[in-house]
Parts: sequence; structure tokens; C-alpha cells
Amino acid sequence: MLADLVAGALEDAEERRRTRSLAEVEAAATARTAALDALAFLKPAERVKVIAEVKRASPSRGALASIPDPALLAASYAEGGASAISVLTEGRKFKGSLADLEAVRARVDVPVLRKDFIATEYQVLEARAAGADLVLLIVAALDQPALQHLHDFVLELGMTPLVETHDAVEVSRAVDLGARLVGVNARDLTTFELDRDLFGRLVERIPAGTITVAESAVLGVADVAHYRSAGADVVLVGEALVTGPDPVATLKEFLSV
Ligand SMILES: O=C(O)c1ccccc1NCC(=O)[C@H](O)[C@H](O)COP(=O)(O)O
Repeated sequence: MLADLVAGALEDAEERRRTRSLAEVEAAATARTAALDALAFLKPAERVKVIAEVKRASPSRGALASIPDPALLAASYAEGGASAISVLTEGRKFKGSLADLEAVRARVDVPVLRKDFIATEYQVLEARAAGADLVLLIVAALDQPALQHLHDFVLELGMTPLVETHDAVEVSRAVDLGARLVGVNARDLTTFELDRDLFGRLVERIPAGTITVAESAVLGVADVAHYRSAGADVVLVGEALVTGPDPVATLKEFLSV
């Protein structure tokens, strides 16, 4: 399934490249003002921090929320205290787009993450051109030379890579990169099974000084507390925020942990 998601994202990027060349996207990326220092926004604090996600749909859950105005949702996340906004830009299964990211960027003053299935420099440049400050790199989707290359390329463009892992080998690959922001996704991206205890099992393998992000499977404040007590600096939350009646109230509850 992950391989299908990556293949689909690459096909879509190739399609966009037919009308927007690498040189054009490079020029647009260069024209952007500098990316925000996401590590400063996400640095460990007395209370947990939240990356709040704009997520319309997903392969595991289908349609979640229509989100006609992603910038409005992101603005309410920022007002509610989110330290960064994640925008799913994949179109086929998540119903997102780079236009969503660009709209969010124009509205909020906190860092914005391009959450997609990134495997090429072109996609990284697109992220910067749309105003992203952070780019997700999924270890399971890339071999180590490609992962290292994209990690360094994201940094060269002034952005921060969020390196996503799901097992001990992937954590050690993230550490080898010198990653400073490491996510542990509770969701197996092939089976979609959720394991909220995975973060706690893997965190001791992540060096001190690295900012840790517990991704997925937060449905309530108890899940945030669970990740926090296991040592998470940051939690990344999608479904609970977009499906609840009051995302700001939910966010504030999560931020009290
Ligand atoms: O959410 C999915 O079903 C999914 C399936 C395959 C690849 C990625 C997927 N989601 C991306 C994410 O990592 C989540 O959107 C993010 O961590 C938030 O998760 P949640 O709070 O559980 O919505």
C-alpha cells in the first residue's frame, strides 16, 4: 500500500511537471521568503506541543471532513495553540493539494508541513514553492542514499525534514542521517494497524537532543497523555481534530497535557 501511495504521488508530480518545469518550480521556491525555523517552534517545553493536521480523507478511514476552507481551519488551529500545521497534499486518497498548503501558508504564522509521499527533488521544491517550512520524509518509502539526499536537500532549501519511522531499523536509519526531528508513526502504512505503544518502545533509540513526534492514533486527551508520559515532545493529530465538533476546544484540551 505504501508503495502504491508513493507511485501515485510520483505519477501526479510527473503530471504537474508537464505544465510546470523543474526550472519554474525552482524559481518559485527561490522567490519565497525564508522558511520558518520549525525546530524553534517545536522545541521541547513544559507541556506537549501539537502539530495539527488538515486532513480530508485517508486510505484507512475514507472521507473524514470536507474542509472547504483549509486556511480557515489552519487559522483556528494556530489560534488554538498549535505549534505547526500539517497539510496533506496528496490528492488521490487524502483529497489534498499544494493549493491547500499555499492557502494555509498565506494565513498562519506558524510552520507548515508538507505531508505527502516525497521521493524526488521536484516534490521538495514544490513544497518550498508553496511555502512549506517542513517536509515529511518517510524512511520506509526510500532507500538510504535517496533518504540522505532528500534530507540534505530539504535542509539546503532552509526547511526542516520530519523523518518518519515505524520500527527500530528505521529509527537507526533516521539517526544515521543526523535527523533532528524524528517522528514515530503509530500507523503501519501498509496494514493501517495502530500501535500506540510503539512510540514508547522506540523512543529510547532516539538520541537526546532530537525532537520527537508521536504521530497518529490520538483520539482523545488520554492518548496525548500516553504519548507524553512515554516522552513525546510533540504529537501530530489529524482525525480527532477534523472530525470533532470543536477543533479549537479539542486542541486546547490536548495542549493542557
Ligand atoms: O491516515 C491514514 O490512513 C494513512 C494511511 C497511509 C499512509 C498515511 C496515512 N496517514 C498519514 C498520517 O500519518 C496521519 O495523517 C497523521 O499522522 C495523523 O493521524 P491521525 O491523527 O490518526 O489522523
